[in-house]
Amino acid sequence: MTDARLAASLAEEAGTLLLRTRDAAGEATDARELGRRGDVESNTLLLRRLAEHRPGDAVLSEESADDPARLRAERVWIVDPLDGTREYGRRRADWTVHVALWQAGRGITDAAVAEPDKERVSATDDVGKIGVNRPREKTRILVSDSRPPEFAKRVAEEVGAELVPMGSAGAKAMAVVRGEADAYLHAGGQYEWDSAAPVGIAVAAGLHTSRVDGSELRYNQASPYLPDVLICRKELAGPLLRAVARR
Ligand SMILES: Nc1ncnc2c1ncn2[C@@H]1O[C@H](COP(=O)(O)O)[C@@H](OP(=O)(O)O)[C@H]1O
Ligand SMILES: [Mg+2]
Repeated sequence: MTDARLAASLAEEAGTLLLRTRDAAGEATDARELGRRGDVESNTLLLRRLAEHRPGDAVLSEESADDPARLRAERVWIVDPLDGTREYGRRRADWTVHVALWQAGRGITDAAVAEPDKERVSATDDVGKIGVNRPREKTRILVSDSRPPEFAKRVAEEVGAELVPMGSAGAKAMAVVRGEADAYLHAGGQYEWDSAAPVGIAVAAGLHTSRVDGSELRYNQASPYLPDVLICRKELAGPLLRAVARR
């Protein structure tokens, strides 16, 4: 199995497990407890499968202790077992599973994002290129539902866009990949696992991806803190980065 197919199959399997976990929990389980359960169960599954299928590779996961051996590894799987934990706990549909492979000297080479409530899995090897300008009255910029960047409103005004809040970095990025929105803008805090798989797929789809200062997103760094990201249609990158720089 190729690395991209493995990523897709693991993201899908973890997503199915998360749907079952939510069903089994029932309505009596509160949002925080359900989110905690989902994080743990999905992480356990992904680690077990990666150990089975790619025993020689390192793993960086939101839900596991960080092993510094990954800094010397050639291949590192960067996984977020449940992105949008808060939304999953609240029984919303905007949560995802992220599985990405980083390779030394190459960056994110293969990735998948599952959106289980939408029965969708997107991967680097099956994503269509975004080439057409979809007619839309107003440019649509997706931002965090709970922690939108403080400058988002001014940036949107400056480029004549509307802000649309949504949970989960993966859900927002895949909405841009599908052309349902034009940009995903985040700042103020995030980690490598939140953006690695979404960015891998966005690149495969021909979208712009960068930090909000325009610099390159770098993965498998000593500190996995990677606080901001911009994913957007290529022609919007210049105007958006300039608008952010003025804030
Ligand atoms: N200011 C911040 N600091 C740390 N993590 C943040 C953050 N803002 C967003 N994130 C993380 O980015 C992911 C997407 O966030 P959002 O839904 O707000 O867009 C979430 O991941 P998890 O759900 O995996 O924790 C969330 O925790
Ligand atoms: Mg996350």
